[in-house]
Amino acid sequence: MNKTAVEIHDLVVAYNRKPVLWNIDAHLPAGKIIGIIGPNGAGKSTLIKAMMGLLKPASGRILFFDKPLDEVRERVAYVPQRESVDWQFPVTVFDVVLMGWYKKIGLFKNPGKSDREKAKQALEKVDMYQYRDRQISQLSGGQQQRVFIARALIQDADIYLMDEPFAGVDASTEKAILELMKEMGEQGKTVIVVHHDLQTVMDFFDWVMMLNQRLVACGKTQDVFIEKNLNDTYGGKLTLLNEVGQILSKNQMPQREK
Ligand SMILES: Nc1ncnc2c1ncn2[C@@H]1O[C@H](COP(=O)(O)OP(=O)(O)OP(=O)(O)O)[C@@H](O)[C@H]1O
Repeated sequence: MNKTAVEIHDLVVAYNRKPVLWNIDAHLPAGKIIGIIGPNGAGKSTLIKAMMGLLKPASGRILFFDKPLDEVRERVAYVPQRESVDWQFPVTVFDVVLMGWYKKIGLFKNPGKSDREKAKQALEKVDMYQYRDRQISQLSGGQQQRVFIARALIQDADIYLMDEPFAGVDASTEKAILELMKEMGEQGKTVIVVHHDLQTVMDFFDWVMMLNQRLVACGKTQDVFIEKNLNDTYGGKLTLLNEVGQILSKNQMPQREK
């Protein structure tokens, strides 16, 4: 199966008329775990927000399974950056997850027993069911991240957009999120993840989109995650140049077929 999950055509996104993303053209395949990487300010979050319809592009269009977002909204779920969420909002863990379900069934339907069961299962998947009655403000950063992932999981979407799910989480949460992502990929879901840690790119992602206001490269990780593209993406700003040598020598190791 080589279906395209997301097509981005000639996308330009601007804040106050100043473009931060220029002429982005990319095709993202279905059923893959896809990383979006690039330096601070590259426009990664802006791209995700434009994909989710939270920002209106200056020009261009984005299609999900050949259709605009409005026609396929329930097939697309979003996990925002943790810092962008008001964690002081007085709501329990269980209700945060259930809210993800209201998005799917409609806000004005009362959740029934089976809806609650779904919320329970989603929380169990991220190992957070025991915290169901806790206020979200009383969770650690990694726990908050898990709850937000459960909130997206309950939507049973086909495409998941995640903005830095690994930021500030401990090793066990990182492992849990990664396993979940791989499981989602195996189920044919497309998982698109804004990511910062270059060291883990090759282990985490089948496909990678390298961005610095313009698209530098987009393709299978073993094909595009190469020195030239890393230099073009991070330029002189790459304080990680030493790391790049190590990363690339790892990349020359035999890769499993993806
Ligand atoms: N609401 C906004 N108003 C004006 N400019 C913005 C706004 N949000 C982001 N920007 C600018 O747009 C550019 C891209 O920001 P964006 O947050 O998309 O980058 P990013 O690649 O996600 O960065 P980071 O890795 O630091 O999270 C930056 O120069 C940023 O300052």
